[in-house]
Amino acid sequence: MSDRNVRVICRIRPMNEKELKSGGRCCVSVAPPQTVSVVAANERASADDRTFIFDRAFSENSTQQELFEVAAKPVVDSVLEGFNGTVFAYGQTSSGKTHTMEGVADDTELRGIIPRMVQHVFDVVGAADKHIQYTLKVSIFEIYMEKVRDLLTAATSGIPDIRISEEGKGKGIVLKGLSEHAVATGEEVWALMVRGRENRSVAVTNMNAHSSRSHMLFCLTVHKRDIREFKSSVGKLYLVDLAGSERVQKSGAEGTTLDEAKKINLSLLTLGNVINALTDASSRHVPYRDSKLTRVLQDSLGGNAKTTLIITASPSTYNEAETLSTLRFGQRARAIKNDARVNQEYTVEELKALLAKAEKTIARQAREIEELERLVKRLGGTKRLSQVRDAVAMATADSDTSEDGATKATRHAAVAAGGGKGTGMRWYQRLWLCPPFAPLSTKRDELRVVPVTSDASSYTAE
Ligand SMILES: Nc1ncnc2c1ncn2[C@@H]1O[C@H](COP(=O)(O)OP(=O)(O)OP(=O)(O)O)[C@@H](O)[C@H]1O
Repeated sequence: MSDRNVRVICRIRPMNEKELKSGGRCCVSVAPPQTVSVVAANERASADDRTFIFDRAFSENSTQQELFEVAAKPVVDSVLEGFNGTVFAYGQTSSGKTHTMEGVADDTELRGIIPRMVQHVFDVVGAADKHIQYTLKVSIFEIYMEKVRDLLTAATSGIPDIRISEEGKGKGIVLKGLSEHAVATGEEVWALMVRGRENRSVAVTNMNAHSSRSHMLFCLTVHKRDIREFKSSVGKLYLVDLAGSERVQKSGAEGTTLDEAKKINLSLLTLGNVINALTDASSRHVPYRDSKLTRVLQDSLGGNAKTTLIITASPSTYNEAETLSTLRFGQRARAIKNDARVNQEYTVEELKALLAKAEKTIARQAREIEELERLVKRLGGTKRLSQVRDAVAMATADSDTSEDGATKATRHAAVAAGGGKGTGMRWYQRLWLCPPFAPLSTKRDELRVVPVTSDASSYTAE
């Protein structure tokens, strides 16, 4: 699977009490590392459309740490290097999305992806070289009843709906008015998580005593500055716990909960339509704008981001239809292609410093070129020396400043004069040792080549 594709990871949870009580039996089998099959209820059903291949498949015995290592850590590492990244969990209500994303905060074994990610980020930041500086900011918001609500502002009621806009072509989606909170420790992030969760919309349904009625999005922005190289990048990580898809009748939803369920199902339906459009070559329009959820996730689906989708499902016959629908959704999403790139950015100071550095390099190279041209003039005329002139031109044209100009000119000259790739020569020194330089005898004209090493980087100007 290409690095450009959305990675899809499937996690099947253990049977719960309700499923056991209802007489449901296990109908899902996981064949690690990649295959999940749903055993057909009757023999006439084809096994083909019930077998699914994902980037990884985890059974009910999987641990939170395994999930983090495979599903989230590679994405988090990319964000620390300046990429955008998204990890999101999708599945029917009570299938284990919140368990996977958040888990049990104060239990080291049961902690989910978000607390592990926080720990990992601060481990990396703490171990970084002195010339690398990180600034981390956190935002937490939910999409509830097609409204984007900041979960970290003091009062969540009465605050204006956050506006979603696009900052020009290719610049990504921006949430206008969303609060950002600078964080320096894992504890600070955790305190924000607790605050965000307290403000999230949840309700009791037949299927789950703490069912999430909104899509919750945790956003970590990482500014990385390399003060030695004058390089900066900004990576954005979205961790998304989607509200569960559910059949209204089965969940017993009514009143507000019914309205919520309709809106949840609408946005998940749009998510499915977006995925279908992105994976259907004949489709010309991707309906990102049909829901707030798909609009916010626009960069993560078919855009500039590295994305992992975790699909969670029940193993019970009681939820067989929902499980099949989730697995099909995941299968389809696996074909989405993204185009992730590092988001480089420069401050005015960094641009000024880069300019000063470039001007210095240009001045030094101009001096070196003058010197080499003087040398060529003094040697002038022979066939070999015209090759030396070409070499000077090559060195001048080469804009790579990573190698010292004189070394590079010398190396090109050495190659032109017959040293060839993989041969070092102390030609500079030998020329100066042969005064006067012109006229050189035929023998002397053939600059002598002294093999040093096959490593081109060890050519020296002496
Ligand atoms: N892999 C798992 N191992 C053990 N327990 C799990 C697992 N997945 C889910 N559970 C348990 O199942 C219950 C429901 O899970 P969870 O709340 O994560 O579902 P959900 O998909 O987030 O539901 P909703 O969409 O309604 O919010 C929880 O009590 C959770 O601890």
